[in-house]
Amino acid sequence: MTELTQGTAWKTLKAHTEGLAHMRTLFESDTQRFDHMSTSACGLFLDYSKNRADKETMSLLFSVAEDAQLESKIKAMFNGEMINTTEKRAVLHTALRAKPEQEIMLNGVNIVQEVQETQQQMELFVDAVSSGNWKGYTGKKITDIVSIGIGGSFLGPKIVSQALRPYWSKQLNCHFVANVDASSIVEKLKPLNAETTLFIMSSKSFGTQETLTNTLSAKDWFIEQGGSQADVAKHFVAVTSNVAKATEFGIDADNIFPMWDWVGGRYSLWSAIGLPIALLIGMDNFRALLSGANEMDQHFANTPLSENMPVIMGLFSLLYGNFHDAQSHVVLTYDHYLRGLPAYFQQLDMESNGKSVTLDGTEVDHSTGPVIWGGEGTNGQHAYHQLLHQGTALIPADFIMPLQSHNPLGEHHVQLASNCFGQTQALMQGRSYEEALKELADSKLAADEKSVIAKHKVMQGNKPSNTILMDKLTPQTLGALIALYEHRTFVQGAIWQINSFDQWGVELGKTLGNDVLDRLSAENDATELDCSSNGLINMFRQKKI
Ligand SMILES: O=P(O)(O)OC[C@H]1O[C@H](O)[C@H](O)[C@@H](O)[C@@H]1O
Repeated sequence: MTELTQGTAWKTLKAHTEGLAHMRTLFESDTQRFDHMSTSACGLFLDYSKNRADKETMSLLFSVAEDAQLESKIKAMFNGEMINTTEKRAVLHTALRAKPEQEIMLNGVNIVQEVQETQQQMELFVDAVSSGNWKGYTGKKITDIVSIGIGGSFLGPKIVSQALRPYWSKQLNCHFVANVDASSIVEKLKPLNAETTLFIMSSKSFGTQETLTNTLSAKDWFIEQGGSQADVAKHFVAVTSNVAKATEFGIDADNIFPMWDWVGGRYSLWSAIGLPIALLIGMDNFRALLSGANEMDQHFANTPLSENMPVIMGLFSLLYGNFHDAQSHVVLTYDHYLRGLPAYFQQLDMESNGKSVTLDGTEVDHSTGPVIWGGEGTNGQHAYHQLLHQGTALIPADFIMPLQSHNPLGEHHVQLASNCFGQTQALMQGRSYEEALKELADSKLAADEKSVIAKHKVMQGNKPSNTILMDKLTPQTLGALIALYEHRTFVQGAIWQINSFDQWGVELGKTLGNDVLDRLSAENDATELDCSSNGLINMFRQKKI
């Protein structure tokens, strides 16, 4: 048994949740519930009234957080304590968006100064490329960026660039390559001209197989297209914490942007890993993104738990996972530009909180991170929302929508909003048997048929959702939104006492992948592994071209 599940607040919360009324009743008994259960911070508005909670639930949730010493854990992260205990690292992605005048000391060095220096290096580079002063090997301006990286060195830059499409400069286009499947890079390179293409190789470790292989293929393509070895320096830059390895690989030392081991891959878009974003939206907008995240950091670090947005959201996720057996959480973005955000939050949360032992190695006796998934509204309403409304699993939802569209066109935005709000309402209130029967009153069906159809139309309701609104999707509000989810992930990990900042499961995949790679190219058939793995390897060996 872990201490957490033995605590008084935890036990009381368990008993309390079992007796809580349906949300419909909670709304009927408190007509001001929306005012009581909503909050604003950093340009974001959170309506959390459509959750299975009353005042008592909230107070018990906050007690669970207090029992777990959440506030001191938040301080420990911001102060650079070594909270990633298994890798013996501080966790300081918050330093990447600190104000220049802030001072954060790590091992005797003010890391904010190093961050600022790298931002200046990024700025010079962004200016050179976007002004056309950075020339390709035939003297032409750069028109296309190909960003090569995977995991945190891919998804953040890609999703943020996609989200901030309205802010892109006209001069540049950007393409992302992650998968080692050759079809990805081959298709991306097909329409490009080597003379005007710049490659950014992003790898914190500079040791990730996919990224190294894709970069080598990009370099071969560049040479095949007419570039020379000497021209590589004009077309390849790298972002990495392993400068020595990058130089050894052939990247010009002047073209290497540093990052640090105190930034986890999935938290790295704020570093030079965000270079593709900065190139597309310009350095001022990139700094606005950082500033939005910094605002959320200040809110998270300095606001009492009961008004703290990431804390509230983290506690609800914990409530459903640990007390209502919810095994997944859906993120529904009612904004086309934010369509990639569910995948980004999926990486952030599942890689962070997909853990089953506490910091001291004790096996947890409760569920940890849920499956995070989702997509853009209204598309999902015509597909998987059916399961949200009438399936047997409880799936808490986050609805995210800007109040103003970047493309105000006719009735589109008002229709989008009506669908978003309508869904949260339907999930909350559901439809009773009596209501369904009443709806069928005028139909020509026989009474017994009406009764059967009514049963199919019943929706239990009481399905929880948060709604996050912002005036408009801007670099600033997007920065705050992503930082909100980063801290929401932290809150849960801190309460569960797990390490949200390592990823040993992913590491194992890499090691075994390399072992299989050796066997695929060995002289003899594989015989030493389990019969399934041997069989698959040998089938591939026979068919490969
Ligand atoms: O940036 P790299 O060192 O190439 O790592 C890329 C990715 O590798 C692994 O899959 C890690 O689990 C990710 O967190 C990381 O972002």
